[in-house]
Amino acid sequence: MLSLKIENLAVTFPGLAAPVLEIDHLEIAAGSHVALTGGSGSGKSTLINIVAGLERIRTGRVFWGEQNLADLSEGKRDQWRAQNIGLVMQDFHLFPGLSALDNILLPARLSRVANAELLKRARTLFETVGLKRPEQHIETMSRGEMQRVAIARALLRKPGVIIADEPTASLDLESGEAVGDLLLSVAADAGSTLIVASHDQRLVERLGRRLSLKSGRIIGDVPVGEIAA
Ligand SMILES: Nc1ncnc2c1ncn2[C@@H]1O[C@H](COP(=O)(O)OP(=O)(O)OP(=O)(O)O)[C@@H](O)[C@H]1O
Repeated sequence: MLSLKIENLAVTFPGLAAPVLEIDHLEIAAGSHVALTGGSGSGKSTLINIVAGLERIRTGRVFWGEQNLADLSEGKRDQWRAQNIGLVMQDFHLFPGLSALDNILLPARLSRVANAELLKRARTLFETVGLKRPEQHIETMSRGEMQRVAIARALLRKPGVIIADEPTASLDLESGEAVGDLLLSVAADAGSTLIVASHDQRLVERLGRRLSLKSGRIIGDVPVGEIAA
């Protein structure tokens, strides 16, 4: 479980006049559940890439606990992410040629922490996300099935932080609800800080706090219970 603190963050890309993301100050308490909402192009994925340490921070500071991500080299950031963050990206980042189960286990194997207990947990998560054929090659799976594999992989090591970008986007109503259940129950069980970018209103309403982005700026920050219907 880790808290997030962002100070004076500005993200710019070459050729653009204004930053695509500008956050002067943001804090997210350890163990809290936060929805990130906003229209297409508002900066949700950019913010996720920054807080997950996938994008280098050039202006500003981003702390997870005591760790300022800007202080880490790319290699150290990769190590730090593998240890602390369960990440579900929009395009999943799964590995063709491997089975679904091997995809779930791959990051743990690369970090040399895979053991019999994790293998058992991988199989259980595989079933919990509603999948049936662990040996199926990933490239033969449907988009919705791949999304569930990516979610199982992110939750395998009960990470201190879970970050998901549109985790229900490829799923039908029932599977989307099951994925929401799973994200919330693993987060509660492991005490993980949960950040979910989503257009899925039902999922957003299940999280404790809603941050709204527009043109790269936070324009709303409210506990979900206080949002007028
Ligand atoms: N590498 C890049 N170079 C230039 N512009 C970029 C780059 N990456 C993102 N942008 C721009 O930054 C803005 C924010 O993009 P981002 O992907 O964060 O939005 P989003 O809120 O996640 O959108 P969506 O809901 O459509 O996924 C967009 O205007 C996008 O075009």
